[in-house]
Amino acid sequence: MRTFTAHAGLTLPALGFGTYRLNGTEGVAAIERAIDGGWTLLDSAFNYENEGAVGRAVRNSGRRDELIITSKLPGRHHARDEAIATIEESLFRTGLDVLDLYLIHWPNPGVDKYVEAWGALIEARDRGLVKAIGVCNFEPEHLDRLQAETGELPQVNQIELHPYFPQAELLAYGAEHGIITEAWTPLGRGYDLLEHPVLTEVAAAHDATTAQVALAWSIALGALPLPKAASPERQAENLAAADLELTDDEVARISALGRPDGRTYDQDPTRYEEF
Ligand SMILES: NC(=O)C1=CN([C@@H]2O[C@H](COP(=O)(O)OP(=O)(O)OC[C@H]3O[C@@H](n4cnc5c(N)ncnc54)[C@H](OP(=O)(O)O)[C@@H]3O)[C@@H](O)[C@H]2O)C=CC1
Ligand SMILES: O=C(O)C(=O)[C@@H](O)[C@H](O)C(=O)CO
Repeated sequence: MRTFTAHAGLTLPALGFGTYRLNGTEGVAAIERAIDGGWTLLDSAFNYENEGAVGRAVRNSGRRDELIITSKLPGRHHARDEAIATIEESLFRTGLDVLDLYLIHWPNPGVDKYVEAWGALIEARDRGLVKAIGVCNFEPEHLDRLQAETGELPQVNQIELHPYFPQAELLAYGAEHGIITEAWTPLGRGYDLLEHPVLTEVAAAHDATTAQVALAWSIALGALPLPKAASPERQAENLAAADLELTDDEVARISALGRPDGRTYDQDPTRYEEF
């Protein structure tokens, strides 16, 4: 399987498993199925209220060492002391000794504490609470500030990215600076994207599904997709997208579906804030 490597050596598989809305006992079962099916990169967040479910599934799997567990710092805890306590709480909730990747969930530029939060993540990494650190939803201006004020760039930037919103500028920034771009909502949350005629045509040409085409397109662009799926059938279907190779022309036709207002919801991180 293709891998992505960041500037400080973090290496991730071609795609990862989204866990938003996989909660409770059913969530544990779905995440265990994903691990059994071969997913190794799991994406969670303090705000998903499922770090406990993720941790339970990881411990049940008996395969902790093969897995890369991600969580995220919420916007309400960007102040240094709160950020450190929140990361420690993520560890308590998962029941794990260390998290593999920890991200700032949203920059919340109106609050203007994301540089302080980044300093806390650096400290947590240096203390061994987490192995690697990154951000989500950061625009070039936010990343430039981290570099200027702390001298360190994230290894990962997790952003909304799918055929309706291809994020060419941020992908180029990531490639130039050795930041792995992860794609959230890579299936457009399962809405109309998966019925678009271009995806349907490309899928037919490869005897694949439109979900697989959307994921293979993301990987071809250099963005690591994080699809969420509850059933083992869809989990297996999505993982198999790692083996699907699209032609340059197919990639270009899918990228052409992008539009400035292509975000699934109104969540432009320069204005939208989440706590
Ligand atoms: N950092 C951030 O700010 C954000 C991060 N994320 C992360 O990204 C992950 C993925 O994003 P998410 O918003 O969940 O949306 P996705 O684009 O992954 O879509 C998930 C939806 O697609 C359906 N689906 C999954 N596989 C298939 C398939 N093969 N065919 C048809 N439908 C399918 C799922 O249904 P079902 O589950 O019923 O199978 C679900 O309804 C999240 O789980 C989270 O980890 C998401 C949003 C923001
Ligand atoms: O899923 C996430 O990581 C989020 O940040 C969510 O808030 C997501 O953006 C959403 O579903 C908002 O309605």
